[in-house]
Amino acid sequence: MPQDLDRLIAKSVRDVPDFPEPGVVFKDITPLLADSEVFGAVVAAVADHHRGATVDHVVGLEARGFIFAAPIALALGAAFVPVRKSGKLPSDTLSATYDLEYGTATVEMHTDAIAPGGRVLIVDDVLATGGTGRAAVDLVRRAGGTVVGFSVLMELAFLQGREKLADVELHALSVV
Ligand SMILES: O=P(O)(O)OC[C@H]1O[C@H](OP(=O)(O)OP(=O)(O)O)[C@H](O)[C@@H]1O
Ligand SMILES: Nc1ncnc2[nH]cnc12
Repeated sequence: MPQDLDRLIAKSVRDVPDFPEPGVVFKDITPLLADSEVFGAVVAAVADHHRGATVDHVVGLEARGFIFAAPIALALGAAFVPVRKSGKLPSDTLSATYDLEYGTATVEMHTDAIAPGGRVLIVDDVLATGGTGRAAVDLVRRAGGTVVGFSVLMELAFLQGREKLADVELHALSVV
């Protein structure tokens, strides 16, 4: 079944060359989101992978990570926590600045978002250079949480993001 899902994901994610800048091949997930069977299978596969572990919080990374993280949180009976681009969260925040495949960004999380010792699964759509993921892991740890896993729909292996996350259990449904 995982191999079938890998094939379905490959078929339903569209490559868009030179977006958002020349030289980047952008992985467009919108066709996958439009197919409720594949979208549902992705959510179920990530939730099933982590069902044995106690997950208290599922952290989603703005914006595309939210789309997957929220239903996965519901499926696991866990609290959904948003990590947002800077200036969007209204209360006290922790922040981290990082590089990604096409630029730099700052992300934030509410300081009180994670219960003390809370067990956290981080979810995003694409792992590219690993900058976003590294920032999210560091935010969760600074907030007092334990990262029990990091799940992505798709890992772009040639960008070696996995190397930045060597201290985390990384789970990719599809590797290209
Ligand atoms: O591994 P990295 O090199 O850090 O890249 C991966 C990140 O890049 C994309 O987000 P983006 O910042 O483009 O934001 P979006 O989800 O709002 O489109 C993607 O959704 C990941 O979060
Ligand atoms: N090539 C890519 N496609 C989609 N999202 C990305 N985030 C970083 N690099 C990306």
